[in-house]
Amino acid sequence: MATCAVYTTPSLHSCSITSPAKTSLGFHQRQVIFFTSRRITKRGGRSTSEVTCSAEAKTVVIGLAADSGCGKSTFMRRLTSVFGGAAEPPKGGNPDSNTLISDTTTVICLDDYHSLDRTGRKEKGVTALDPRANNFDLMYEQVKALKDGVAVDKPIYNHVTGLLDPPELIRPPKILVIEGLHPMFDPRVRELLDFSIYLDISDEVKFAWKIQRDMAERGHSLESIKASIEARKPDFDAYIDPQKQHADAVVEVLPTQLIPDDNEGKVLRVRLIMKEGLKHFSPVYLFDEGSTISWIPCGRKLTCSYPGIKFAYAPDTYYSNEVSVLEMDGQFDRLDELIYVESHLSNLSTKFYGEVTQQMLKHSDFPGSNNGTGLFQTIVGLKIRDLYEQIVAERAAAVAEAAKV
Ligand SMILES: Nc1ncnc2c1ncn2[C@@H]1O[C@H](COP(=O)(O)OP(=O)(O)OP(=O)(O)O)[C@@H](O)[C@H]1O
Ligand SMILES: O=C(CO)[C@H](O)[C@H](O)COP(=O)(O)O
Repeated sequence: MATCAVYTTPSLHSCSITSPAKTSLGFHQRQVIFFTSRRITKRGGRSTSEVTCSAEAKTVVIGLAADSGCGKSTFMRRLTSVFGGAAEPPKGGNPDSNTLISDTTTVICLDDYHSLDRTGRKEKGVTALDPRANNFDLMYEQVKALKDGVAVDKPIYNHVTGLLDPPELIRPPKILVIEGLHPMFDPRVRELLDFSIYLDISDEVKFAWKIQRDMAERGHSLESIKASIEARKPDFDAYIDPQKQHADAVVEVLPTQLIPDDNEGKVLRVRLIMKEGLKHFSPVYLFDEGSTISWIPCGRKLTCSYPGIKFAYAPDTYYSNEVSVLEMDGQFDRLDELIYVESHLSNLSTKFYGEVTQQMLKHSDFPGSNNGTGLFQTIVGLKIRDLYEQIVAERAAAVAEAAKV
């Protein structure tokens, strides 16, 4: 905590700080920061506030990209659980809001930036994946404002009616997650992200999940599911898939290699691709950092039924970036035994021994809890908590330094 002079702007839902430090051009550096208490004084006809400011306030922004039905909501539930507290839609707001708010996080769905509603897209013959159906200028302005601590009136795309509803007020949270089809598409928005994730679900697996959800839970026919996937494919390949080259972490979900010619799609091979050299993120590793490892943990400590479990870890390159890849093929029989695997992984950013296993057991009913999708989503959630804490600590140090000056 530090004391700073602040000039408030009544029209904004925040205050802007004028730090005593000057840039090389002689301008005062300005940064928007929240305050926890304030004392108003008059100086030269101008109101000046002495505030105690919290460096925690500036919003950390996370991007999560994936096609529809690829596990974004499940991932978000795992992430918000890492921070504690349940995520709920804005109280008293539109019942069809896509936003989820918890104490620490606000998750906004980028479908809310569709510029064309369902009828508009049909008339123009474009899909929701086409950039022409989305307002990237507004997305950029609003994500930037939230990052700077300024509340916004965000539109709502109503998935029930297919219409654009009146906007909802979004206040700047500690962590803002923007999830949807295009968080890394527009370079201006991409630049605002403190960390980005891409869920890369192979066509075979995507199809199996879609059938499971849209046929079993939503009453769609097999033909209509196939037709919808086919219709989206060209735009998916053109506008969504290329975003993975920009992601800091990619969770790749593929059919198993443990069952020859498997076409059931139940057993999965999942790869966590982690960028090297990032400031606030150090990749997880198995046994020995930088080595190439293949590990079959089935034996005395881990119960495995057919086809077993295989882990792999190796350095690699991904779209010309240096990465580390952790891979799990197969599924757990007993989730409590995951502690054995957890104890062989390093750089997990857990706060206590067994935290990964605890998180996985807590949400054992979520899809993917018995395989690498759940495990790697949980690990990425813990890494994001760590990244957030590092950024907050850094800002606190900077505020303390500025106060000394
Ligand atoms: N890890 C997983 N393992 C198995 N099935 C999964 C997994 N993740 C998601 N699914 C399946 O996919 C469906 C969609 O998951 P989820 O709602 O998390 O995706 P989404 O990307 O948020 O979808 P949408 O954008 O359409 O709302 C789930 O109901 C489930 O059937
Ligand atoms: O790809 C999607 C992202 O979730 C949806 O298809 C898009 O948002 C359009 O929604 P709807 O089909 O409800 O009109």
